[in-house]
Amino acid sequence: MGVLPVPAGVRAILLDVEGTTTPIAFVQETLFPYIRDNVEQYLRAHWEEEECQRDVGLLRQQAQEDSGLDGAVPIPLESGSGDEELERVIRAVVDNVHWQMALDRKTTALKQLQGHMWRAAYATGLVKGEVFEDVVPAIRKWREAGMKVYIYSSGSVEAQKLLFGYSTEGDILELFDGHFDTKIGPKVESESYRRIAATIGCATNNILFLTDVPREANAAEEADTHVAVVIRPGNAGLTDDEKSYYSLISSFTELFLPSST
Ligand SMILES: CSCCC(=O)C(=O)COP(=O)(O)O
Ligand SMILES: [Mg+2]
Repeated sequence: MGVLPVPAGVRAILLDVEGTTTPIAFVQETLFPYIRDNVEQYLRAHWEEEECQRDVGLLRQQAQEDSGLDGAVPIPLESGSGDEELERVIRAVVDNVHWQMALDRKTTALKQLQGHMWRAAYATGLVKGEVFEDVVPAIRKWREAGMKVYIYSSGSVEAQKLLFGYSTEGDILELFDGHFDTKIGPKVESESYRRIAATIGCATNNILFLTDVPREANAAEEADTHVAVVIRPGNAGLTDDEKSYYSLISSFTELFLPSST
């Protein structure tokens, strides 16, 4: 087991979810299939609700922005009433969601809808949020040492709170000082990390970001945030250059907090 000293000056640890706190397999083989299989039925059941209409509005806006992309699926406005018209629009939303998910897109529109859909899956006990076994004990130690701990995921804040609120370890939301999603900006843009630091009230170099994705690590580093890349079972492999460039950990227990930080 390796040891990675937390750099001096770090006051907050910012955690990615998929591939960092949580197995990619849980997201890809449980959470995402639930959306693919249930989106049509969900839209029919909730169509008249304000929240569902907001979600569809966001997806429609995103579809307009995506109109130049290969295979993009437009979402028409409902023109008039009648079952056939409703059917046409719902079909387009379903196809759009399936298209975005096939590309594993991280748009705020898709992520908002997913977060709302997972509510029922977690609340009924059909799904429990998976976290690697080292996650909870390590975060408890960091917090005891005075470290703040935040989540930054492409999954919506609501989806994050469901995952950790209904987790295999019970409700562990108390472990986090706050949550960020793509509303603060994409994880592959350095400006997002500057905004997070400003929101938390610290400098970017007071933050250590843990992620499985080198492009995200690169963006954070560009903003002068400390980073470590997390290697977990099922994560995408790293190139030799990435392996030698980044600090790597395979368990949160490998982070060592010198008393001077
Ligand atoms: C936390 S909700 C489920 C995960 C998800 O939808 C997702 O896109 C994960 O992205 P991450 O930024 O956590 O790798
Ligand atoms: Mg990730």
